Amino acid sequence: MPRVLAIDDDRTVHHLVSKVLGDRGVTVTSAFTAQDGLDEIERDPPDAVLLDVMLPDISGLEAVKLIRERDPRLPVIFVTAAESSDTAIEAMKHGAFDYLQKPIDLARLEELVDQAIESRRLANVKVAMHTLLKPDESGDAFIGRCAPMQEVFKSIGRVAPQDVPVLVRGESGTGKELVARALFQHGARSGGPFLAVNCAALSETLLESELFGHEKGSFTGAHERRIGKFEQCHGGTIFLDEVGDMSPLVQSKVLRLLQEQRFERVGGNQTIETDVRVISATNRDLEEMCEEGEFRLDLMYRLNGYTVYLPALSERGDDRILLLQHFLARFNRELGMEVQGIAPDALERLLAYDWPGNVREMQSVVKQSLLHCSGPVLLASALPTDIGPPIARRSSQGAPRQTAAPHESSQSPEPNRASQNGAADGFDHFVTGRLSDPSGDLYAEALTHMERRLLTAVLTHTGGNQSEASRILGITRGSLRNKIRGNGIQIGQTIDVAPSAGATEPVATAESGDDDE
Ligand SMILES: Nc1ncnc2c1ncn2[C@@H]1O[C@H](COP(=O)(O)OP(=O)(O)OP(=O)(O)O)[C@@H](O)[C@H]1O
Repeated sequence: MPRVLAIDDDRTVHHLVSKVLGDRGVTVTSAFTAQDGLDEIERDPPDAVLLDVMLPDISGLEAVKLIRERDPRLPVIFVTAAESSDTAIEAMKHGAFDYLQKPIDLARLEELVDQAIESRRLANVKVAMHTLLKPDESGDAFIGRCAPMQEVFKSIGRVAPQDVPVLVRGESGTGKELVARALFQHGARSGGPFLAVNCAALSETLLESELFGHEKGSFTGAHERRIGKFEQCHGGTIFLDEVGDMSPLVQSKVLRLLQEQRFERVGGNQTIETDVRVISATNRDLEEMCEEGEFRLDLMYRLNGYTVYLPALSERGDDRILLLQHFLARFNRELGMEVQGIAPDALERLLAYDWPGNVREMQSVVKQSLLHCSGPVLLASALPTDIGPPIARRSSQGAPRQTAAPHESSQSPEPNRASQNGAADGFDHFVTGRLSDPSGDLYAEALTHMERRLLTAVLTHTGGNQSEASRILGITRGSLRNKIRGNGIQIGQTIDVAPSAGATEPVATAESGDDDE
C-alpha cells in the first residue's frame, strides 16, 4: 500500500489528509517537525512527502534540501499559504515535485499525490529483465527470451550508460515504459530524478507549460510562476512518452532544448540552462509523419541518438507462453487464486490471437479470464469473446470455410487469387460507374478504392494477422494500422469496410471474393 509522510505542525491538516488519502488506500504517517520527518524518512522511506513551508524548527526550503540529500528521488509536495508561494517555487527549482496552496483543494491533493506516487514507482521499482521466469524476484518483471527481445535487452545494456538521447519505438502495450525505466535505472544518472510526461495527455498550452514552466500572467489561468519538468529535472532523466503527439510549437522548443540545453519559460525572457537526458517513446510512424510535415525531421534525428525497437507481441514466438505463465502466476498471487494451468484449447486460441494491444492486452485478458475461472484450469469458456476461435473464412461463394489459424492461411493461395480477380472486376465496375456520373475527383477516389480493396484482400489472406499483412505489403505495422484506421476497415470474423468509411462504395467483404459493387 503506498505511504505518504505529512510534515506539518497543524493537526487539522494531518486529520484532513489522513481522511482523504486513507479513503484512496494511501497510508499517511504524520510528523510535526522537520526533524521528525527527516528521522522518519531515514527509518522507513515513504513514497511521497507533503511538506509544510512554515515549520517550527527549520524552513521548508531548508527541509527540502535535507530531504533531497537523503533521497534525491523522493517526491516532495509543498503545502504553502498563498503568500509563501515564492518559497514553493524556489523549492521546485531545487527539485520539489509540486506545491499546493492552503486551504487545500482536496481534488488537487488527490491528483498530485497520485502523480507523486506514480513518479516514485517509475523511478524506484526495479525493472528486472528476465530470460527465464523468476516468480519470486521483486520489481517489475520484463520478460523476453526470443531473439528480438534479447536484442532489446542488449541494446539497453549497451546504451544505458551512454548519455545519449534514446528513442523507444514499438506498438502500444509492448513495454516502452519498461525500457525507459530500465535505461534510467542502468544509466549514469540513476541517482538523479526521473520524470515522465505523457505528451498526448495534455493540450499544447498545458504541455508547453508542463515541460518548460511559465511566468505569472503569461496566459489566462497562469496565476503564479510555474517551474517546468525540464528545469525540475536538472541532472536527471526525463521520459517523453507519446512524443509523436507534440504540436509543432512544442516540437521546436524541445529541439532547441536538445541542441542547446537551454530554454525560456512560457512568457519569460530569462534563459535557463538545464542538463537532462531525454528518453522518448512513440508508437507512431515518425518517418511517415516527417514526410507528411507533421513531425520535424531534425527533432527526430536529435531524439534518436539511439533507437530501441520493441517487437509486437505476435512476433515474439514462445515468449507468449512465458508471458501467459508469468501473468497467470502473478494474478493467482494477487487475486488469491490457484489456477494451475491453461487448457490446450484455450492455449490454442490464445496463441492464434493477434494481440493488437500487445502485452498490456494479454495482461488484462489473463486477469479477466482468471476472474471467470471456477476450477483449477483456465478453460476456453473463461476467455473473453474477442479471443474467439481463429477467424472463420468463407469460400469464394461466400460459404464459411473450415476455420484456420492465421499462419495457415498463407498456404492456400487459390481463394486469394479469386479475391484478387474479384477486386479487379470490381475496380472496372467502379470506374465504369464513375465515368457515367463523373465527380471531378476520380483519381483520388480510385486510389482510395484500390487501397481499401488491397488492404481487405491482404488482411483476409492473413486471417486478420497484421504483422503478416504488413510484411506482404512491405509497409510498417504502424503504417498499416494507420491505413486500416483511415480506411475504416474492421477486423472481425470477416474483414469489412465500415459503412461510414465506404461511402463511395458499398460495404465490402473482400474475403468472399464477391463482386459487391
Ligand atoms: N516483456 C514484458 N514482460 C512483462 N510485462 C510486460 C512486458 N512488456 C510489457 N509488460 C507490461 O505490459 C504493460 C504495458 O507496458 P508499457 O506501459 O511499458 O507499454 P507501452 O509500450 O509504454 O504502451 P503505450 O504505448 O500504450 O504507452 C505494463 O503493465 C508492463 O509492465
